[in-house]
Amino acid sequence: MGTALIYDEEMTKYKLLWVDPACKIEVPERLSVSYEALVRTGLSDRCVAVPPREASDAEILLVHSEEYLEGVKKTPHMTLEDLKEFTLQYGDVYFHPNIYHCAKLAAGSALQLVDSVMTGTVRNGMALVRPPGHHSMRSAASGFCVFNNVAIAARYAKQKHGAKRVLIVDWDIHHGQGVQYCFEDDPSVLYFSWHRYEHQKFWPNLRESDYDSVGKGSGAGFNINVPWNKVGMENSDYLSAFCHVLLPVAYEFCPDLVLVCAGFDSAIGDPEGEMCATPDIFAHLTHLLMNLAGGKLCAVLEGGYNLTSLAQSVCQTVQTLLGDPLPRLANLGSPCESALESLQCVRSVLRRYWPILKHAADPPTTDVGSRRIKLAKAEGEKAETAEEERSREEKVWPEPAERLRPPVCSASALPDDAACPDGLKRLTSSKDLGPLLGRRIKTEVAGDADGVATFLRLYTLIEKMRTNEIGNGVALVPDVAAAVKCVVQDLGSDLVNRVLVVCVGKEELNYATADGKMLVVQISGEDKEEQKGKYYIPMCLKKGCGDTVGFIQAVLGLLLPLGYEYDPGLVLLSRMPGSGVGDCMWQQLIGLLKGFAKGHTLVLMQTNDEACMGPTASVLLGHPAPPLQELLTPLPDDGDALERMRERLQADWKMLQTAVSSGN
Ligand SMILES: NCCCNCCCCCC(=O)CS
Ligand SMILES: [Zn+2]
Repeated sequence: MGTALIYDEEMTKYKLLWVDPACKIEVPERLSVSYEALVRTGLSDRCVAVPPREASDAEILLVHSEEYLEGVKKTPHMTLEDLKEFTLQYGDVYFHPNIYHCAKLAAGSALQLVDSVMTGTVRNGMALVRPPGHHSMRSAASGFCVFNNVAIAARYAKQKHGAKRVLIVDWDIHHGQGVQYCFEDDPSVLYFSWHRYEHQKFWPNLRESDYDSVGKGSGAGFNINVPWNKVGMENSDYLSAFCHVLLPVAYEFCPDLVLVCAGFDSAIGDPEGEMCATPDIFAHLTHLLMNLAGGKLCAVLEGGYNLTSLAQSVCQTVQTLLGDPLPRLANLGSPCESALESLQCVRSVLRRYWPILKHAADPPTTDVGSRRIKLAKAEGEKAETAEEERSREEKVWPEPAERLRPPVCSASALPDDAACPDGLKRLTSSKDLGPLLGRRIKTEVAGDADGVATFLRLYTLIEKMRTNEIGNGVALVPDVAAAVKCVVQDLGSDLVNRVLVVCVGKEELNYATADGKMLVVQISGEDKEEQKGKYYIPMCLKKGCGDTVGFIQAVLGLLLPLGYEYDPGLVLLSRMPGSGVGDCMWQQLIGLLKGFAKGHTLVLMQTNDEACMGPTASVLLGHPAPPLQELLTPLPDDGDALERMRERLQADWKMLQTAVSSGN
């Protein structure tokens, strides 16, 4: 199934007709440069072009009031003076004779996207629209927004397609207060937003944009605000918010549909956000959402005002929706203290609503609330003078790396008598091995003939991943532990400079991994009280790997952050016999691990584990992992162990932090 792209140049046909410093950044070129970048990179040709349509009155009235709609309906016939007059009743927005038409197309585009995804015509998609929507409220335009495109889409998905639970992720740098107001008492729509806040000093300067607005009534717990109280947030801060706040809750919420308020003013270079996250971060943010809701994801453009980072970020997002390998995130920093304070605050208010967060730390002792500037004093950020604007240094960042699809997406190395799942390219040792191998066989490792054959197959797979001839692969071997040992001790480390080894199930993995060439993470039911140093991390689930909730907690809260910080060149995932991990959880694990090492994942399974070959191959080939249903069962107490583990490890691994360092 493909990726929909919705765009129409009609939505570029309105602009600011008078002087208003607050609105001058919202220009038609935002849309045209984004689309042109998709055309130039060949990405638009790989998408399914879906035409926009005008949202009907009834659809707009799913969110907005009749009087508001009636008012907006009059704007096409207004004189310039009337338009100015009409605009004055709202804040930081402008009207134009053609904006009503474009606003209907923007909302209608979001609905077309929802139809295409919910009917299964496409797997996912993106709508390039303007005017944006997430600030507009039931009876008011705001922040360049006229109709709330994504809020209308969420209501429409429930009403027309019977969606039970809709997740809205708003990665725009502004708080989508319009979305929050729309769903704050609605437990069927989970709204997550991060936003520049600076203790209420940043627009829209709302008290209710802070972390303690968690929703109301039956909606309590279903509204998540992550305020950024400083500018300059980086990739590590964004990933920490996903791993330690959004994803655990999203997996427990188990949505039928994911809508993204895809604003890119959260990218580096944007005059509004003033953040430092690079465009390739959106490849990962998109990827991390793509295993939810069976992959049903609709991204709708919101903000984004630096035409260079906007276009790059849009391309990164669409390329991930298309299933291309993800870029490695170079030198990820550690989350800053301010971000950690925000994460700690929001986790502490959410833990009472979401068991998966129940072991989250108490709020920081420093009373964050006291720093919220009383609204009377905060007249919003002062208007920037022209020279101040020029003096704000021009941000530069590297062009995002190419993300080439390897000629072979997925390969298999199997014993001759094992069946090869459709779509996998079968490697056989004989014809695929280079002369290089002759010198490399270390028979004492490979042992008997069977071992040698296994060795040869694995080496071939890894070699072809290294040269990007192959994306990922799966090998069935007679003895998984021996195979892991052989790869790790003899292949992985000198072929690839960092190998992330993930072992599911119990097994003695007795390698010295002190040199950092390898990071071994083992998830099992075995309690390994001693911890073998920074590069061997045993995660013990008291109820074993069959406990999906504990497993997903460990994956999201430990494995993902570790993986991002380690940034491996290869991921080796082994499924020990008798691990007990459920198929859905196993598929989710593969889906998530594909985000590392440009997708070079090598899965090792025991020959008699053939039954798991199908589900494994499906995810390796790019199909979304089926949603986890089991999360609705009550939680065991592994969360405690996980928190203790995190406490112990975060000195070495900064991405595991979820709170300000205790010293503060
Ligand atoms: N009263 C002075 C405020 C000036 N800044 C307002 C900017 C609104 C931005 C809205 C936006 O980017 C939508 S994504
Ligand atoms: Zn914005």
